[in-house]
Amino acid sequence: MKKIELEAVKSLKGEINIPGDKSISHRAIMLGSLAQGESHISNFLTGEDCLSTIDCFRKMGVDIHLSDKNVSIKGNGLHSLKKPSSLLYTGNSGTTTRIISGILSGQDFETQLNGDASIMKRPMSRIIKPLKMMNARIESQLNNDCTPLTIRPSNLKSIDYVSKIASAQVKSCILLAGMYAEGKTSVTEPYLSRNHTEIMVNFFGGKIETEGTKSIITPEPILEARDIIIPGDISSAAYFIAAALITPGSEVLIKNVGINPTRDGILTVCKKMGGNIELLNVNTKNGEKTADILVKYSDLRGVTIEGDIIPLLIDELTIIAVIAMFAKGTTIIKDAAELRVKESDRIKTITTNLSKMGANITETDDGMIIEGGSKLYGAETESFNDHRIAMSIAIASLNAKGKTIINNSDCVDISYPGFFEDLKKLSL
Ligand SMILES: O=C(O)C1=C[C@@H](OP(=O)(O)O)[C@@H](O)[C@H](O)C1
Ligand SMILES: C=C(OP(=O)(O)O)C(=O)O
Repeated sequence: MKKIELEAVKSLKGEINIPGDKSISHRAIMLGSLAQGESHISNFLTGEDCLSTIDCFRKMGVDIHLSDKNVSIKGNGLHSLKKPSSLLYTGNSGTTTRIISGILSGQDFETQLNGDASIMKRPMSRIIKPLKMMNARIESQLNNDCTPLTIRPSNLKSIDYVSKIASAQVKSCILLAGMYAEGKTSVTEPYLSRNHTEIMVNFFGGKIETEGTKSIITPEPILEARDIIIPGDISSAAYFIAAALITPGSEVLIKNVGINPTRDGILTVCKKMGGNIELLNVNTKNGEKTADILVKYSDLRGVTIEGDIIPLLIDELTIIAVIAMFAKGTTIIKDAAELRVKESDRIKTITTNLSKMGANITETDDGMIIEGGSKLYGAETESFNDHRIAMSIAIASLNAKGKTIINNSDCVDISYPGFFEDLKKLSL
């Protein structure tokens, strides 16, 4: 377990290409494995979570070749997966664990699934319940609604599921199980969550229709191999957007970032706070919108963040808390109780760390209240093995007096290998 020591910087300047989108990288491996023929993926995210997804599909007999950030996958169709000879290990990845469970529910072999200590605490009832409604034989081995899971063969039936939470992992799990069910399966969410599964299934030749917050999949799609270019991950770009906004004299161009409207809540909030953000070279690649993002240091003001925007920035809320410390006035984050069941209890872990650095931040049941304008000091902080916490603290340290230590900082490799090196390259 490594630790890193960081000091304040004068400003951030320059251009950066950030790694590929985590959500899209996972889905490209999953759908490429179930398609007919050889798919090619470029700018694949080689973070540990996406490598866990590759590992699971290799164990089910799929020929996947990874070289630098390029992946080729030889898929053999929807019914081509083979029984793995050992347990499928999903590491730290909630996305892998939940979405793959839907696919596994439709297979004619039994699988066992588990992840690391953090995964073993994350709630799986949200997928177990709807999958059982589809007739899946999925069990939590310790009867605690967590992993390890056992999934046995069964004949799936379609359902129209109304989900209490807006979660793309839950939605994708059910829709992909729906590929193996008789009849159309639908999922309706309270608010729209990220729609990468819908976009990519359609791109591979399958059919998911969307009506408001309802997505409907047609079963037994014939998926055909495709070439996929993965855009940069807006959740990773968020750290550099924040760094440039809060550090005087900064100007950073972040190239080729995915700006899918179900992921761009961070841009909406930063603009509402008064952030100077411009989108350049807006484009679309394999159904996903992209742009270069130009960010300049800005005078910011506090805002309230709540309701239907929360799923559009769920992974960015810890870095938004950091931005809020540099805004005039109060920022209130509500309706974000989901943060408590991520890699760590992110409401607690970000509040604990930023408080140590001198922030005026208060934990609430479903969010945080942050008073901007406190003077920040370097402190010894903990990542709690949560990549987003480590990266958020790193950005806070750029404007704190003295040295900040982040213990267990190597967890950034989950979603952003090379994060600290990239940060150094932009720092003056
Ligand atoms: O589907 C996905 O790729 C993801 C969905 C979100 O989780 P939930 O579905 O639990 O909200 C997000 O937090 C996670 O990082 C990735
Ligand atoms: C919550 C996250 O990922 P996952 O749920 O896939 O572990 C994340 O990357 O912030």
